[in-house]
Amino acid sequence: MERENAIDVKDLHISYKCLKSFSIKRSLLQLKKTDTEVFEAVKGVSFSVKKGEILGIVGKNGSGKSTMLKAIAGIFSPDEGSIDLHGNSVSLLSIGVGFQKKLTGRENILLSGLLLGFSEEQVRAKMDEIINFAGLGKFIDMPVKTYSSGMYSKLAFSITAILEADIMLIDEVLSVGDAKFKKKSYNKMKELISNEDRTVVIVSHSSQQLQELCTSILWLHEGELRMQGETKKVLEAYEEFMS
Ligand SMILES: Nc1ncnc2c1ncn2[C@@H]1O[C@H](COP(=O)(O)OP(=O)(O)OP(=O)(O)O)[C@@H](O)[C@H]1O
Repeated sequence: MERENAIDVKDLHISYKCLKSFSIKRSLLQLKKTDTEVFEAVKGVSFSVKKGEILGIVGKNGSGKSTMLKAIAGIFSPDEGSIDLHGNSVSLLSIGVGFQKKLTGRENILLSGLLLGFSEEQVRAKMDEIINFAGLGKFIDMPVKTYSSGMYSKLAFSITAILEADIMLIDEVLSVGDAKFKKKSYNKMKELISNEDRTVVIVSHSSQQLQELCTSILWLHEGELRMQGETKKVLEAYEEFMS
């Protein structure tokens, strides 16, 4: 039986509005609305992901991968087009998104869980498991601003991995952390992925990891969809293009 779609993206356009670069003096004296320019980072991308699929997204730096992931997570709203998650819960696992720096790790677990759509009771029930997996020791009760980037991503990974949303979006996070945590998180990822009802989208620059984990690959090039299809085929075409 054909599996249903978990994600439908249709004709997605996302732009950033940036200030034109002027001298600081001129910017302060003459800042007008006309001094902004629009940069289109995602230009009319359409694709679907079936429930249980593990989709990898590749593309050179600045091709719009993270922007698209943030739109699927609901952090950005599209300028044009639509994203339909068919009622599935979604979590974005990415370095540097979402934590309140002044709050402790423990407080951020609760906050992130609520933002992901879980109830306070559900998050509290999983709190010890998340703290254990993150393995941050006494730092769990320190403000997140005192964390190293590796500690930060350990906490981020643990929250999304243990709370288990229907759709997991993973942005490069597997490449950080110390060797021990990297191995642990990779194994946890494999375990999560093996649940055939969970849909996963992974952005990574590691073809080896994508080859091992993904059922299909989407290649973004300068904001446009260049190719989508079978993992080996798309990765080979992408690697050839990049070499
Ligand atoms: N906050 C922002 N303001 C303006 N432009 C931005 C902003 N964030 C990203 N961009 C631009 O949008 C484009 C796409 O960026 P994005 O981070 O989505 O690319 P990426 O494919 O994830 O890149 P990388 O592989 O380097 O992480 C880039 O040209 C980038 O300069």
